[in-house]
Amino acid sequence: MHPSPRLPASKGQAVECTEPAGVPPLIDVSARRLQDPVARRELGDRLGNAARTSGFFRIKGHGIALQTIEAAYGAARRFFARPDAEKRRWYIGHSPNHRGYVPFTEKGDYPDEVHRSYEAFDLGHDGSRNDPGYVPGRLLCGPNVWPDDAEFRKAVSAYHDQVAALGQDLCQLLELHLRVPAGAITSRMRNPMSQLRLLHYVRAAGTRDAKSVNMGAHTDYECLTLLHTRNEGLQVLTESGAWIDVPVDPRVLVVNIGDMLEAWTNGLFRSTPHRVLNLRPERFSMPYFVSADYDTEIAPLPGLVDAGCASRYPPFRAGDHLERMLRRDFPYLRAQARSGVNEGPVTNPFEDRIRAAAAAEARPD
Ligand SMILES: O=C(O)CCC(=O)C(=O)O
Ligand SMILES: [Fe+2]
Repeated sequence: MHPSPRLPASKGQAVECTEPAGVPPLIDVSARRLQDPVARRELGDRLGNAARTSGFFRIKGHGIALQTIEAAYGAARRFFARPDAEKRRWYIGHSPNHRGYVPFTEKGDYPDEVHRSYEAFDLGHDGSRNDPGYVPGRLLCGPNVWPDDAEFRKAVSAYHDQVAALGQDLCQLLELHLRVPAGAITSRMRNPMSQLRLLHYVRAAGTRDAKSVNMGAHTDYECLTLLHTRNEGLQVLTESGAWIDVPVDPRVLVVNIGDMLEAWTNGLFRSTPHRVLNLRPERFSMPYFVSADYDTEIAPLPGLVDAGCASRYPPFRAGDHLERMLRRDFPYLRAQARSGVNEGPVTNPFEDRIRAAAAAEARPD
């Protein structure tokens, strides 16, 4: 951990429940709606301290109505229940900007996905080709793809818009904690590549081990992820290298730090590995990934490198990191890339912790 004198200590801050070690702390964020700057900074410090240790926390009092969340799940359930051939009318590979249906067969390159079996629907800010910042051919900017179900669009947009606003607010609170100027991070989120995923996991037929991995261990590539899940199965890798179950509560959103924010904070915040097990036959979740703008040069913020901490991360462009990682995750993008340069297997430098934990697990005692 950094010896950073200008930041509040990361120990001894209130977490509002006592749970087994390693379980991401539960933090009430209702004060985010207050104007009082002291209350907002205190809340920012609570979130920031969790971001610095676990890299994961859970929030309650976030203000998104359960009804809005349930309506989005209802839309997802209806869509995923349609026949495969119908769903493929909105196949993500048909979209120029990576929006739409991700079938079970769109399998990423993960060594631990023993029984991988999930489908998804990916969307984001429903941009127009006339938006400032829209560049044809760039992934994740531009309009969404919508199924022929008006209720789907209504329910999913309503949830998207609220979780996107909440994500911005949490990033502002983290700016307060970091003691960086307001907007140091959030002013670089004007045309973001942020995405909402509707996820539907189905335990593959013939899966004998219900603790096998469905979604493989990974970090998230963006700044912050706000996840709602209805079902158990999510696990996080603790600082000591143990996999811990994240409890499920419908009133709670699970939040984690992603690669961009780890680098931006010079490693002060932790992009924490996580994975999903096949604990139940069927599982739904909805992660929202808060990203920086495509052209953002992510380099450690000046305030976080001058306090006795050298810069630990070479600068990178947000869009390059995200597009590179999506090529690992999506065969249709790999196929497109093959017609150009072949870059070989894609690894993520932020996932070294996963490789270290796997190596420790494999070592005889
Ligand atoms: O489904 C979940 O609980 C987690 C999903 C996830 O980690 C992801 O999509 O990046
Ligand atoms: Fe994730």
